Amino acid sequence: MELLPADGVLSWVRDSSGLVGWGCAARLDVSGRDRFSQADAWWRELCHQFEVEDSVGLPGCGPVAFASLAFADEPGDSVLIVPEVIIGQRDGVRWITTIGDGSAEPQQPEPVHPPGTVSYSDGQLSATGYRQSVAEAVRRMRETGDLDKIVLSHDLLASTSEPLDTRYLLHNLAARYPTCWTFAVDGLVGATPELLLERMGYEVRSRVLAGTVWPRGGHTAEQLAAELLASAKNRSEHAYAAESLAVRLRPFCSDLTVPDEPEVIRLRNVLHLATNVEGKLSESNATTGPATLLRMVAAVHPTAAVGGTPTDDAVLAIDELEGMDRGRYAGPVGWLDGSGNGEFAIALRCAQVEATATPGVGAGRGGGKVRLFAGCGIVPDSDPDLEVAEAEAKLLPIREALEGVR
Ligand SMILES: C=C(O[C@H]1C=CC=C(C(=O)O)[C@@H]1O)C(=O)O
Repeated sequence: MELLPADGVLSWVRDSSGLVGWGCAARLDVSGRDRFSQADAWWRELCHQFEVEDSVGLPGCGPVAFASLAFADEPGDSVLIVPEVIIGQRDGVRWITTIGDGSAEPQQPEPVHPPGTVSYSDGQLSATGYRQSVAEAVRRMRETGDLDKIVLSHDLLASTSEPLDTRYLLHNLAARYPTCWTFAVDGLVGATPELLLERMGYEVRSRVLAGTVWPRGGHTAEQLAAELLASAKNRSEHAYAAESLAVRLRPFCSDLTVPDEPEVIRLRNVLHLATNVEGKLSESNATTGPATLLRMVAAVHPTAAVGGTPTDDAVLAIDELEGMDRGRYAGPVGWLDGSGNGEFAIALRCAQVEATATPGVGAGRGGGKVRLFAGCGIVPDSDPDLEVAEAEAKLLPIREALEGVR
């Protein structure tokens, strides 16, 4: 960690595999409905310009773009960053990639700084406002039946007494959530358990999550898992999400396996229903065009794990009922290489760093500011109080990472 720069670190790490990078060899800022196709065209064009020397030959070797795309068409900014230096590890092999003339400065070790005292305040949508939005969504769903599911979220602001060091968050998240994907792209930092889409050659994979319980005193993890599997409300929330992914991924595939029954994954803060989807891409595809990873990500985003069912109505209702800008929370986040491989997660359990330090406060540099997000799938029989509690449980990973809870 000390060898990574305190500012501008890029990360995609799970267990002992992943990529970290720094510096900026190229960057694309893009927004709007066409953000995926613009990003796809930009990356493919850029890849034609690179002359690559790669003696390792694993996915993630050679030039890589880290990407984080906005949840909504409007507003929201998306970004792709090609670092100057990338350190990778996969299947026990480690490598380093440098882009440019190879003269990127080696980093001087810099100690990782804790952020001091953390204080919280309401974001654009307070917990009370969130409860009201959920209650309103439930009322509409019961009265009109227009929506089957909607995912509503809210935010929370955290201020730190000392400057914010992204590496501190990354270290704590990766230590406590090793099975999640710990990411950082342009100030969006988190540890998400949900894999939107991975492409390795002709193989694709996704892990759809929806349906949640969280630890309660006196209940073992086995009891909670059994409760989750037996809950009709959670099963319906999950089925919408799994179906939304499968329906939109299937046209790209010659073969797609979607298990009939979800399984349960256990994290420290929550348990989720999960469906692991696997597919093989068609070699040529007249319906979809070339199955580039970004094209497929555009097709499947937003799944009903973060949008709802039907998708377009749910996205409109999210805008109205949340009344806040999600930014890149709940959008696709991940990386792509020049051979078409890559991994995208859904940016959950994350925070947007709004300032690493406030200039001119006291004698020093003052503290930082981050905006945390969490949301829940709402169906007609959702209970607003329980959804508020569920969102609180989903905020824990970032809160505890900030606070340095061991
Ligand atoms: C929208 C979030 O979680 C999604 C992913 C897993 C389970 C979910 C749920 O049970 O509501 C959500 O669909 C979030 O963490 O902010």
